[in-house]
Amino acid sequence: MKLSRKNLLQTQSYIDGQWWGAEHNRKFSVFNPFDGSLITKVADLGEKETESAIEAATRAFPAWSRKTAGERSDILRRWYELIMENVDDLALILTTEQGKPLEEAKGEIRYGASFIEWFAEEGKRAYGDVIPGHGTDKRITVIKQPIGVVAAITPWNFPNAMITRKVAPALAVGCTVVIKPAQDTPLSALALAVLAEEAGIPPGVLNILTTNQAKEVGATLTKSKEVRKLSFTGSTAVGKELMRQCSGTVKKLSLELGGNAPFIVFDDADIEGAVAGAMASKYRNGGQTCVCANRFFVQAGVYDRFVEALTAEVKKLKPGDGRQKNIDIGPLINVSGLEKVERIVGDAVSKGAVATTGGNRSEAGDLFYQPTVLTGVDNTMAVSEEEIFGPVAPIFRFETEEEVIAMANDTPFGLAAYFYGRDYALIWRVAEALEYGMVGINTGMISTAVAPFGGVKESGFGREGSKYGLEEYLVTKYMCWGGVER
Ligand SMILES: NC(=O)c1ccc[n+]([C@@H]2O[C@H](COP(=O)([O-])OP(=O)(O)OC[C@H]3O[C@@H](n4cnc5c(N)ncnc54)[C@H](O)[C@@H]3O)[C@@H](O)[C@H]2O)c1
Ligand SMILES: O=C[C@H](O)CS(=O)(=O)O
Repeated sequence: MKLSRKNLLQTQSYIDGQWWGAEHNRKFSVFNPFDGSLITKVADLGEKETESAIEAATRAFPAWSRKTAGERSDILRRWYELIMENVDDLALILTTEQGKPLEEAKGEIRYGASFIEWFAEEGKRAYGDVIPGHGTDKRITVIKQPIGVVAAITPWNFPNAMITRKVAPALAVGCTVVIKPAQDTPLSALALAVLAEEAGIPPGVLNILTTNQAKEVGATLTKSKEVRKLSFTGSTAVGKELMRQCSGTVKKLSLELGGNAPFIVFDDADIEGAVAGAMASKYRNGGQTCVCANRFFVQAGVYDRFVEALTAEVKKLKPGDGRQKNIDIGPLINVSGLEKVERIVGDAVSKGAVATTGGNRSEAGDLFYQPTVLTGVDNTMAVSEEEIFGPVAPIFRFETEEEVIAMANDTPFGLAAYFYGRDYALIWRVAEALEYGMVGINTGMISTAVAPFGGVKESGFGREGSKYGLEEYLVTKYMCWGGVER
């Protein structure tokens, strides 16, 4: 890997301001999903090292939380600047371990940095209240305080931004953090730690545990009394398990879980705009995003036109090595991801669906699936229920507004939804009727640090980004002042 700054590629965990190897020098391999080549081996930490990381975060909390919001802001701002100065190296590390095209990786680095920029400022606005007393001798004041030691567990699909989206608000309000990144993509997390240390984030404030023992390390984090908050981003199944584990110590939780986003196109929609939005939403990161369109619903009057136009654009997508120029789509992250996509498409085709393009593994590499468009799909197929997490667009036909709202909401998930239409009354009715945490109206790209990202139902709870994201790392305390009267 040709980096301008070679020290950004680390292979040991970062605990208490030190680079830690694992007991018995245990390591696990990190591979490039494009060609299966070994990138490097990384420290494989376990329960003992996790306890050391929690102890370090606990020790660091008093001094870090005693700093003013302005002092923490200055350090976070410097971290933001260092990340922006090293976008190219950070993106190359990310693409090499995750597979997405370099331009997408650069976009993720900038997006991830924007959370640090945003919360460096927002941390200064953790306001409280003064409430008129309930008696002539009483006064009430409300303050916000950092909750304490935070554990964060993050996924492989956005190995930079899913970390900064949690760490930025946590550190801004004075919390300290222990992070367990995904075993497929630990290198991006470690590179962030290099720059955090350079920015002046003190030892113990930010700790990164690399491990191939997710269950064991997770269990150590969830059972710890010192860890007061768990912020998890990942699958709904794992989120439910972690929620169960955290009940033992009644931790505060944020769960950013799976999705099954509807993408609705009404007869009066701008079809060209809808196709552009569909391409951006569906095929970003090869379809491996929690908010990508998972089910397309197109009204009968424009169904054939939309299918033809989308198919034409999908056929232009060029799969390959994300490190090369002019590559539009990378590999799936691993064999299980590929086999899941293959199973879901096979189920649909076996029940009568037809691929207008794609529908098979790609010759671009062992983990590649062809960008695919499916028609003739219905709600008996897995494509209507499962998060595909791959470059596959099933397109359902509908007749009425009532029918499509019912279909769109017929899922346990509730993360993101999208629709294209022009009638302002319809837009209000549909936006209010969709049971999702986020709704894209005439756009397929909604993610930003200034808005509260998160879901409802089994897509989780809690919000990341915006002023709402700060609350996840704060506790509210009120003080009742008596004896005010002479
Ligand atoms: N809502 C969001 O913001 C968001 C963002 C990205 C991904 N996701 C979801 O994440 C999923 C894909 O990511 P993934 O495959 O990494 O998810 P995953 O749930 O398999 O893993 C997520 C993280 O949890 C860890 N983990 C797995 N099992 C664990 C256990 N028993 N105890 C403790 N930790 C455990 C993994 O090592 C990883 O770090 C998709 O469902 C996607 O929708 C959601
Ligand atoms: O996978 C879901 C992430 O949240 C991606 S993004 O926030 O939409 O970029």
